[in-house]
Amino acid sequence: MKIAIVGCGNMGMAFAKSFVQYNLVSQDDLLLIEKSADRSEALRAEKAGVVVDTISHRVGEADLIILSVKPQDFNGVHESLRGVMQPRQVVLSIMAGIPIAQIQEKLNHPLVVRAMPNTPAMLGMGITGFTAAKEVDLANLRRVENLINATGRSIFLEDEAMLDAVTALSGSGPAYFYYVVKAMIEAGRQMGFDDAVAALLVKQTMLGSYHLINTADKSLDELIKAVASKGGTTEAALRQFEQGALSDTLVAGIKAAQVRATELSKG
Ligand SMILES: NC(=O)C1=CN([C@@H]2O[C@H](COP(=O)(O)OP(=O)(O)OC[C@H]3O[C@@H](n4cnc5c(N)ncnc54)[C@H](OP(=O)(O)O)[C@@H]3O)[C@@H](O)[C@H]2O)C=CC1
Ligand SMILES: O=C(O)[C@@H]1CCC=N1
Repeated sequence: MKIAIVGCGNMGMAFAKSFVQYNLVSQDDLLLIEKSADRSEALRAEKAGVVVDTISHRVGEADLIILSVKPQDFNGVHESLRGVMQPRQVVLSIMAGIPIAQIQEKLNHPLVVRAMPNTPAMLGMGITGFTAAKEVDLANLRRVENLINATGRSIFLEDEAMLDAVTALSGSGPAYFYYVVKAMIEAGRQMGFDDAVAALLVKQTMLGSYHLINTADKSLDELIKAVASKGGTTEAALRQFEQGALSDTLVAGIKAAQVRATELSKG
């Protein structure tokens, strides 16, 4: 299989490295098209594939073309792609917000799969929601799914509209997690710990708590209750969170991300 990746920033590079790591493609068969000189240099140092800076006829040799430029940059690539694409090629877009129909129209090409991964893909621990145009047959869909699974787990969604919700929940999700971790470390700092000690306390707490979600056979409310002793410290914190409507704010923020994903389709 030959693969071309258009835009090798955070996500394009994560995909490239995962494919090579799992021997799903050889480095010679992986064409990495990256505009940024710094990024290109990093990609060459990683020996992740053949690095070039512009879209050329070589893209036409790929079986799969992955679109991993920012949604706003799609307008800058679709015309060059149109000129070199072959009818048999499958396109996998991971661009937030841009619907399959729009990609099909701009590329004049029916075979489009749309996916939304997240950055833990860099460790093979991502989660990707994906869906496909009806023109993509099962064999091609399976091939794409196998590649996505090199970056972690995946879930196929019949309804493309739900991809904007995936974007808001798990696509952007790592940033919400880091935001909470960062606030907890800041609290530790304000209470007198140095950064390293505060980070150790918080990171190990998050790691252990995550594993309890999966192993403790308790609901999230039960897990909270098991920590929050009556009249104790946790209750004092949770009361403050409720007063600040923290839970509602998080839900509202995630919904704002979904709205933004929909806006991105409008350019
Ligand atoms: N980051 C994330 O957590 C996730 C991102 N996504 C989606 O993945 C896509 C990429 O995101 P991300 O990797 O973070 O973005 P990055 O900005 O890190 O990577 C995109 C890269 O594409 C390059 N580029 C822009 N135009 C061209 C072009 N014409 N030819 C070749 N390269 C080009 C950019 O260069 P330059 O910087 O010079 O413009 C940049 O290096 C986005 O559409 C995003 O919605 C999906 C899931 C998660
Ligand atoms: O913030 C963004 O637009 C992209 C999509 C999901 C994560 N990062």
